[in-house]
Order: sequence, then structure tokens, then C-alpha cells
Amino acid sequence: MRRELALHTDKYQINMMYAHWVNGTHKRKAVFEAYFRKLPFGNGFAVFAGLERIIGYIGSLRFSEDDIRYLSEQEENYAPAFLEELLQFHFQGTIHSMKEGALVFPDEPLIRVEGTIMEAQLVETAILNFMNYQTLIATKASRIKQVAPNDILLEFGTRRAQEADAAVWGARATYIGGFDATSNMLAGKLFGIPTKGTHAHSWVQSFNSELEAFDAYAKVMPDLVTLLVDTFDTLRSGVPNAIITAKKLEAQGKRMNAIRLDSGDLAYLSRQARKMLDEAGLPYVKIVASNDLDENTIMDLKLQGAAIDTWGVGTQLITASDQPSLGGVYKLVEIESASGEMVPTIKISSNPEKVSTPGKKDVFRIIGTNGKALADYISFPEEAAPRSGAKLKLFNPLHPYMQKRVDRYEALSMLEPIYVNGFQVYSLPDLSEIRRYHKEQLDLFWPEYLRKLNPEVYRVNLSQQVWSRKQQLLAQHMEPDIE
Ligand SMILES: Nc1ncnc2c1ncn2[C@@H]1O[C@H](COP(=O)(O)OP(=O)(O)OP(=O)(O)O)[C@@H](O)[C@H]1O
Ligand SMILES: O=P(O)(O)OC[C@H]1O[C@H](OP(=O)(O)OP(=O)(O)O)[C@H](O)[C@@H]1O
Ligand SMILES: O=C(O)c1cccnc1
Repeated sequence: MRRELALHTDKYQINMMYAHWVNGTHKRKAVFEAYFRKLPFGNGFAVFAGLERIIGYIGSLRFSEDDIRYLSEQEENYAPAFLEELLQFHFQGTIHSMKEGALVFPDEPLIRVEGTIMEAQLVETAILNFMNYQTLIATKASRIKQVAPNDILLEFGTRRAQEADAAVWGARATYIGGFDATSNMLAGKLFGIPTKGTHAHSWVQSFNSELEAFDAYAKVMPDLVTLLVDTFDTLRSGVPNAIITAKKLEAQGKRMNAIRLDSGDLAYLSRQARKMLDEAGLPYVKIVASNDLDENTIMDLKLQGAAIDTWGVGTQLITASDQPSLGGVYKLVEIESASGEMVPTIKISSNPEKVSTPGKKDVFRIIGTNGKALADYISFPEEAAPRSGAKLKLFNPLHPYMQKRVDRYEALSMLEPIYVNGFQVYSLPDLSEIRRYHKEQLDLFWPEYLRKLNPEVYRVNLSQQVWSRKQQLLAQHMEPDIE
């Protein structure tokens, strides 16, 4: 899925790059941070994803002759010397990022980009595009996993995804979030995700009878038989016919895998089907369910005692239908002044939650002596990193009355160097390692933060210095009017 993506950016980035170039400020050093302000789905955490795509994008970020020709035709009339410079462009900056699978929270930097203002500006759109979508889908997947931790989860969403890239990268994100397999073969091939598939109603409809269809399928793939039993009448024909086919398989020393339910009352039908299968001496035949499922229906079906072992989840997952976007932003936090020093910058808003936090920052996860996360802590790189024994004051700027002091803890540094001066220094772990990391991350949190409904709020705290600098800049920009 690699393709030329240099122009996968908003025009205003190119316009700013050009204006900086004309202005002679394009080589100024800048630091941007990407973060989101609000967790999706009312969840207590988000799951960071998108880094593989970002690395691929940064590594191959070049303007082709064709791109330059296209740019030269724009109404802005970019100067030929600027376009010549773009032709030579490659990313030479430094990027730090959360690892994929990390639990992440509002208002903490997930990705930090340092470089010339020109290069750091160019990559904003694509970085946010990849991070926002994949983080959203990994979060949705992890949320579904929380309600069915011991069941098998299959991702079935491609047909309803927002086009091909979303289906394929979305499938990868669901695997990071805890799904076990995807039906998308390209995602399987590209990323090594296990693939699974049953059959559709059309298979049954293309035969003269349901039983004939089941037998023919079982004959072709005797070790991988999952039969869809709801084409005509689940309990009167589908399940009885599946039992006949399973018995024929048994006679050949084979075991049928499962039946799939795809309509009707899944709780009732699964319980009845389970009973029928058990009574027929087929307790090993599993039950797969699909049909517009999400974390709410799955949780409800489990409460109703549904006898479902495997959940096929499509539309609601791959489109994150209850919240189809994550509002991640990319803000300038430091810029080199004309005299060469790095100066923190702030973006003011009448909404206090939208006021940016100035300065280049690091993120630490503070782990208490019981092995559980206490809070995240944001400080400047030039401050001494938090370490056990050194008292740490935890307070949140929006809730300054909630303060806590800790002195015995472990501080995990969350931002990994990915690119340093244009060179990739990070080798992406394979997906199984990313999934494992996600699971380890979940284990760091009390269940109160992980529950689906009204989770506890996990706090992201600022160091005293970060807090003071923010106040200082706010005061500078908000001098009261004198009447
Ligand atoms: N016992 C149940 N409790 C709660 N929700 C259920 C239960 N059984 C099924 N559902 C959900 O209810 C919805 C039923 O949707 P819908 O009415 O479109 O399906 P259907 O008529 O059974 O099947 P279809 O239209 O696909 O042939 C689905 O989202 C399904 O997952
Ligand atoms: O419901 P989802 O979570 O998206 O899961 C994928 C759905 O895709 C298939 O249905 P199909 O495309 O045949 O449509 P239909 O079942 O809605 O008729 C499958 O039978 C599932 O019902
Ligand atoms: O394999 C399946 O059963 C499947 C795959 C995609 C969509 N719906 C079902």
C-alpha cells in the first residue's frame, strides 16, 4: 500500500512552506506536538496506533517530477526556485512517538516532531490522518475486547469501511487492539495478521438445498468447516442440517469447527443451537455470531447468557460508527527566534481546554509500588527526569485542587526516538510484539480505568515548570485592557 504521499497534505501547508521560504524563515527550527483533547466513545483510554504508516510515509517522503509539475500549475504561482528545493526535499528532522499499543490519554504529546518549520509543517496533515484514524480503530477494538476478553474476535468490516486504505490499516489497528483475525486477505498478507473466513448466504442459495450446500462445503474443506445456518430457518433447518453434515464429517474422523448465526435473536438462537448441538453429541462445535455487533450488543448478549464463542464484528468497528473521528491536533510548541534561541509558543483559546501547553515536552508514566499506573507526568527534557526517591508533585492544570505527592515509584519514559536528524533509529516490533505490549499496558491499569461505562478519569499531570511557563505565556498574551 506504499505510494507517493508527498502531496497527501493540505494546501495550506505548502502555502505556509512557500511563505516561509519567501520570507527567509523556512530553515527556522520548530517543535510540534500531536495530541488529542477528548477520549473517544466515552472510553477511559485510547490505544495509540499509526506509527508503521507514519514511518513508511516519512521514509519515502519525496516530491516526484510529476508532483512538482502539478504544483507549478497552481494559482499560487510558486517560484521555480522553491519548487526546485522541493524536488531535493527529504525529511531531516527528529521524531519521537508513543509505541503502538500504548494506552494514551488526552493532552499528552503522542508524537513530537522537531525540524525546520518547513518540513515539520509539511508532515502535519498525513501524521494526523494516520494517527487519528488508526488510534480511533485500535481504541474501538480494545473497547470491544474488554467486554469479551476470553472470546475469539474476528474483524469483518472491509465491505463497509471508508475505502481500501481504511479497511486494510483499520484491520491492522483492530489486531493491535486485541482482535484475533481479519477477513481481509490483503491485510493478512501485508501485516501477517491471521485470516479467517466462513461462507456467505450466496453459497447456500447457489445449491438446490441447504444440506447439499453444507455437504459440498464440508467436502472441500473438511478441517475448516463453519456453516452459516440462517439462510432459511435457523432452528428448523440450518442447525439440523449442520448437525447432519457434522455427523458425516465425524464418520470420516473429522470435526466440524462451528456454525455461524447472522440474524434474529442471537441470545435465544445461540442457546437453542448450543442445546441442539450438545444433544447431538457435538459439544466441540463452536458458535460464531455476526450482525451489526459492537461492544454494547456483545455485552448485552453475554448478559442474556448467549452461547457464543466467536464474534464477527464489521461495520461498527471499522467505521467507529458511534464516533467516526478522533480530534487529534498538531500544535507548534517551540520556534527558533531570529537570534537563534528556541522560544516556547502558546495558542490561546476562550475554551481553557483548547489552550496549548508551550515548550517541547516529555511524557512519563508513573507506576506505583503496586505495579499500577498512578498518573502520567509531563515535563521539559531539560528538567531532571522523575526517578524513584525524588518526590514528585502530581497535579493537573484543569483540576489544580487535586494534588498528590509520591516518592516511591517507577517512571516509564513513553516517547521513543523514531527518527533522529532524518535517520530512522527505531525498528518497528512485529505485530505480535505490539499486541503483547498493548496487553502489558492494560495490565498497568486498574479495571476502574478500563471499564466501558463511566470509567475513572486517569490524570495527565504537568511538572511545576511546565505549568509555570504556561501561566507566564498566558499572562503575557492576556494583558488585561486598561479602561
Ligand atoms: N438478544 C439480543 N439482544 C440485543 N440485541 C440483539 C439480540 N439479538 C440480536 N441483536 C442485535 O439486534 C440487531 C438486529 O438487527 P436487525 O433487525 O437488522 O437484524 P435481523 O432482522 O435479525 O437480521 P437481518 O436484517 O440481518 O436479516 C443487530 O444489531 C443484532 O446484533
Ligand atoms: O454486520 P457487520 O458487523 O458489518 O458484519 C459483517 C456482515 O457482513 C456480512 O453481511 P452482508 O454483507 O451479507 O450483509 P447483511 O448480513 O447485512 O445482509 C456478514 O454476514 C455480517 O452480517
Ligand atoms: O467470513 C465471514 O463469515 C465474513 C466475512 C466478511 C463479512 N462477513 C462475514
